[in-house]
Parts: sequence; structure tokens; C-alpha cells
Amino acid sequence: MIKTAIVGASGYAGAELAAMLARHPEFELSTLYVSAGSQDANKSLSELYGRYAGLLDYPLIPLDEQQLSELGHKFELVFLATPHEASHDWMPQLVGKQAVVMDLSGAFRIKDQAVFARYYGFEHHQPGLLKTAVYGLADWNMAQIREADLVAVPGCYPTASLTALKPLHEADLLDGAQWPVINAVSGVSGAGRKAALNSSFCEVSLQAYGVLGHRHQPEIASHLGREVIFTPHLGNFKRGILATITCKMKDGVRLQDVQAAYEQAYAHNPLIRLRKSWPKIDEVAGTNFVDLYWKLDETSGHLVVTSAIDNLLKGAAGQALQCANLRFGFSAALGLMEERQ
Ligand SMILES: NC(=O)C1=CN([C@@H]2O[C@H](COP(=O)(O)OP(=O)(O)OC[C@H]3O[C@@H](n4cnc5c(N)ncnc54)[C@H](OP(=O)(O)O)[C@@H]3O)[C@@H](O)[C@H]2O)C=CC1
Ligand SMILES: CC(=O)N[C@@H](CCC(=O)OP(=O)(O)O)C(=O)O
Repeated sequence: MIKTAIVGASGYAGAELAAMLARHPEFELSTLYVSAGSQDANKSLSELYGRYAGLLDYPLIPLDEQQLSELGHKFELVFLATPHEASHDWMPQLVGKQAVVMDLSGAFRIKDQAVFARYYGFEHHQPGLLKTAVYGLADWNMAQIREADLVAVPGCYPTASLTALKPLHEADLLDGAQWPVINAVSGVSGAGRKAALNSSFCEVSLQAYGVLGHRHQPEIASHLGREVIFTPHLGNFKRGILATITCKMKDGVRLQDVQAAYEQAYAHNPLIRLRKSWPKIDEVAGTNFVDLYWKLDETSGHLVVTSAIDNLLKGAAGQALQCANLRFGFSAALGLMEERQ
């Protein structure tokens, strides 16, 4: 069994990871950490999440400087389900030792440091690690992930968006002039567990945010290889993302070309379902699936494709585990096909 730790285990993504790792046949969930000053230090995970009572009674250990410097030697696999700044600051102490690191934050996803600073609001001080980090889009970057010691697990919106757009881009079906337009709605768990005014119960009502300035726009564009317009919305539900994407196909592209592109990319992938009707968020919530469905107007060349995921699973913890499966030589979907308990 591969000795594994989670840092940031009290958060929404960290807790989902703990639940999946606890029943994974190859990874041994060894230790759960929170930050040194955490108000949840030394509580058990099941005290925070009652649904895990009797199932995940692991203590949440506060991570001090001394332990941080030892993590890379003590474990073979470390998941960071921590804020971007914490992942950024801690990474030099973690990598280059025994442990493979899966970072769920955005700290190592965007290669261009100037773009990073503009969208994240702080300067990147780890250019070497930024260069070597592999983008963990697990259904596409398998070969690189298998060799990586630091994986930057994609954001939730980029996972939904790139899964829909990459087959079209790779098959060279997209018109060069018109940018794909991504409108996506996320559940409130996308904002994490910490209380904030705009994610509080009485404030949330379907609304666009981060318009023409969300950090996932450069993440999607850089890993797709073309510009996009990305508009996220916050919805009044707990979990899931529905991304509806409108794009223009090259002249002469037919429905069968689109079908062939998606089948070529995903026909043998059990985690991606090419649907025969428009997916709903409830059909993927609590699962690691990406559900895709599309319609092409052959006369105008406009394609509308919908992509649905669970933001905490396929959009965060599940994809991180998929990357770990690949990195350690297991089947990509190992431990990912069950519904969340
Ligand atoms: N929620 C989502 O849908 C997605 C989230 N992500 C990314 O995954 C990461 C975790 O997200 P999520 O679970 O939603 O976040 P939460 O806010 O729910 O959890 C964050 C975790 O990190 C710990 N933490 C907070 N501040 C610090 C700090 N300064 N140093 C160390 N640990 C800290 C928290 O515990 P404590 O403060 O008690 O120590 C908690 O365990 C983030 O980087 C997020 O951007 C990625 C994709 C989707
Ligand atoms: C609803 C909501 O607030 N969602 C988050 C995205 C969550 C995610 O994917 O996160 P990271 O890139 O931070 O890892 C947001 O828009 O900031």
C-alpha cells in the first residue's frame, strides 16, 4: 500500500479525497493535516462531517514547520487541498524528496508568471517548480502525469470546459476566428468551506461573476491552445458544474465529424459519458463522470456542447486521485466508479 497524506483535509475537496482514499485498494490513507493555526486542529474529520461518523474518525493534525519539512520523506504521496498561497509557499519544502505531490490549488497551473500574478494577485516565486509541474488534465496528459513528481490538478471549470473543447481542437474542427464562448454555472461548494458573504445562504441567487477576469480563463486558454470567453455563474445548489459552450466550426464540418472527434477521444474512457440527451447536474453530482452532449447547426456551423461534472470530485478530488492512479501505474479509474457515499 502507498503511504498517503492529505493537507487541507478539513476542506470540502480534502474531505472528499479522504473518503475516496479510505476505500481505495492501493493507497493507504495515513494522516490528515490542517494548518498550524486551524480552528479544527485535533478534531476528527467525522466531527466536521457527520456523514463520516464511524467511517472516517481520523484526527486532523496541525501541520507545523517541522512536520512540513518531513512530509516529503515520510509519505510516498501527498495531496495538497490547500489555498493557492499555501501550496505555492510550501512546495519547495515538499518536492524533490520521496513523495509525489498532487496540488489541487491553482498555484502551479499557469506557466506564464506575469499572467499568474495578474489573475492570482501575488507574484510567483517558484519558477523552477512552475516549469516542471505537469498539468493534471487526467484524460489527456496521461504520459506526462505518469512521470511527474508535481502535478497541478486543474480547476473545476477548466476540467468541464477542456473536456468538451479539446476533442474539437485536436481534430482541427474549430473555426480560427471565433472564440469559443463558455457559460458555466457552479454550485456553492466551489467556493470552499470558509464562510463568505457572497456564498452565504441568503445572498446566493443565480448570478454571473468574475466576468472577463476570472483566473480560469487563462488556465483554459493556455491548456487548450486558443483563446476563449469564459463566464462563470454561481447557482443556488450545493455541488456540480454545468458548462454550456457555443463555438463555431470550420466550413464544411458535419455532425458526423463532431461525433467522430468525441468518440476518438473518449469512446474507451469509462469516466466520460457521451450522452444522448442534455445532461443535468443531478446526474453527475456525487460521481467522477464528465457527461457531454452537443448539437450542431450544420447550416451556420454553430455547435453547442454541454459538459456536466461534480466540481468536488471530477473537478478536484476525483481528478487528483485519477492522476495518482496514473502516476503509480494503476488503472486511471481505480476507486473512482463508485457513487459518493
Ligand atoms: N471547491 C472546489 O470545487 C474546488 C477547489 N479547488 C481547489 O482545492 C483547494 C481546496 O479547496 P476547498 O476544499 O474548496 O477549500 P476549503 O476552504 O473548503 O478548504 C481549504 C483547506 O485548506 C486549509 N487551509 C486554509 N488556509 C490554510 C493555510 N493558510 N495554510 C494551510 N492550510 C490552510 C483549511 O483548513 P484550516 O484553515 O482549518 O487549516 C482546509 O482544510 C483550493 O486550492 C481550491 O482552489 C479546485 C477545484 C475545485
Ligand atoms: C463557485 C466558486 O467560487 N468557484 C471557484 C472555483 C473553484 C475552483 O476550481 O478552483 P481553483 O481554481 O480555485 O482551484 C471560483 O470561482 O473561484
